[in-house]
Amino acid sequence: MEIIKVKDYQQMSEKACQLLKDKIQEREQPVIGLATGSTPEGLYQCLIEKYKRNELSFKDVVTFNLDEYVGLEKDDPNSYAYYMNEKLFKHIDISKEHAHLPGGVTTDLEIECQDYEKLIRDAKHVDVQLLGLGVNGHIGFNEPGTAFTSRTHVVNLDETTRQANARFFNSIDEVPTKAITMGIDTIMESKEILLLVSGESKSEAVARLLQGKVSEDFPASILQEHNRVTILADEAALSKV
Ligand SMILES: O=P(O)(O)OC[C@H]1O[C@](O)(CO)[C@@H](O)[C@@H]1O
Repeated sequence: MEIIKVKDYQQMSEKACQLLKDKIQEREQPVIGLATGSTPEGLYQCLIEKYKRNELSFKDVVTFNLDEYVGLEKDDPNSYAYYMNEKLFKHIDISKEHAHLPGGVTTDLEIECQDYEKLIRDAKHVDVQLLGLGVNGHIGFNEPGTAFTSRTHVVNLDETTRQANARFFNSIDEVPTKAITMGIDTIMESKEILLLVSGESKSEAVARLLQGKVSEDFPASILQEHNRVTILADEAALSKV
């Protein structure tokens, strides 16, 4: 694993933006895995600015998001589809057909999971997968205890995850109890992984990711076994390493 230490959130976002821009421009049809949450917001803002300055085009980029809440329509302001549209897609030249998220509202979630896997396979897998880190070690919505062999599946969200994400909703009761997420094995198939971490609240999780044993009790620990992972973290996040 390569660890890049930066000063703060701003620097993390700018560095991630530069790295991702280079990866996009190296390839003819880049396949990029995207994440939601607070962590990548600064990165998305920077990518938009690069697009507006004509330094970067997303015309040939294909994206796959990690996850989506079950039960939220695409136009629900708390859905990840809405988040992606507001924070990135509507500001850049990506084609709608190229920007994929699992569908959280569908008659058959199992089929949705299988279809999502097929889409990723047909795209010849993700070139660079962006990841955030949950305080409990989740990646995507793969909570502690998720099998390392898991593919895209439906999960029951941990109470800690629902509480951490309640800040985006009017009340905790509105936070969905289920989500659909790429599995750990699906994530591990990405050719490269870029994990972003910022802030003191993630410091325990980063220390465990880097120094703990590889265990399904802490999903992110599996990244120790991927041969191309970059961890881009700020000083606060690395304060316990
Ligand atoms: O970036 P945040 O908001 O700290 O979230 C960390 C992780 O938790 C999630 O938001 C899921 O709860 C992921 O999408 C994200 O990578």
